[in-house]
Amino acid sequence: MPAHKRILLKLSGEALMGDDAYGINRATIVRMVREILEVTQLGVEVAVVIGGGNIFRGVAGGSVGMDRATADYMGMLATVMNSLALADTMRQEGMTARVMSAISIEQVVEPYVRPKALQYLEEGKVVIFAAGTGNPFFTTDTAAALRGAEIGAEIVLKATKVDGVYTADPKKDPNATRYTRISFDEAITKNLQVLDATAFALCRDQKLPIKVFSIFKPGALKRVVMGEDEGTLVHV
Ligand SMILES: Nc1ncnc2c1ncn2[C@@H]1O[C@H](COP(=O)(O)OP(=O)(O)OP(=O)(O)O)[C@@H](O)[C@H]1O
Ligand SMILES: O=c1ccn([C@@H]2O[C@H](COP(=O)(O)O)[C@@H](O)[C@H]2O)c(=O)[nH]1
Repeated sequence: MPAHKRILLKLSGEALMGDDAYGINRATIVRMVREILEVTQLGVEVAVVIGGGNIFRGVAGGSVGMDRATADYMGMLATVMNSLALADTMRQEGMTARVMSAISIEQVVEPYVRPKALQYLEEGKVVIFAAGTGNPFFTTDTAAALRGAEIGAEIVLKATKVDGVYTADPKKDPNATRYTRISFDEAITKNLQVLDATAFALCRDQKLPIKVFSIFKPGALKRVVMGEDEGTLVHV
């Protein structure tokens, strides 16, 4: 029996590159979709937020002198591209997915309308929330927390490049150790950067737990959904 009936899965945009330098690696996106398919076959309702780091991040544009809000809108559009690619790969793998955008681009994808999203989930469709929160100066982690709370997800699953929350960034500090569990208060106080602080605070306020785990580890998503020991649980 799965441990959760409805989940909000945050997929790393950057991980979509696979071994490529940029963009969407075909084998990687297919692998991710097949892992999601396995979970839907367990009867779990799945909503997805995908990042845009494989294409564009606002902070990168800002660092070379772009107007930050403009750069952030470019980042949000990058997440729309990833969402479309994800939905199309799902279609090829026999799944039904709907992309809903937080910014209005109705010729491309339908707008985010909460009751409609809930209806799709109840119908067993995968809902992909594109364009983050629709606002600059935020990230897709915060979008995942926001949409997760809105749709009544039982947990936010952050599938990322590391296998959990560490005492420090494990990519920079080889002595960092992984937590099995950590409270929101401790994660925020210690300024652990695996998620942005806004996302941590929103989930804490909404009592919405987060599980951080590796997007690269085969079977990890299913293990998390089955409530097995995997990654790090961030709890109230
Ligand atoms: N204390 C920490 N524990 C674990 N990871 C950390 C920590 N501090 C920083 N990180 C870094 O945070 C990164 C994950 O966050 P980030 O949101 O940047 O990536 P992402 O999931 O790939 O997102 P995106 O979808 O934006 O590409 C990890 O790759 C890791 O290097
Ligand atoms: O609510 C949001 C979400 C995202 N952005 C911009 O998009 C990029 C890509 O998202 P990541 O979470 O970094 O993958 C982000 O860097 C922002 O520039 C946004 O403005 N608002």
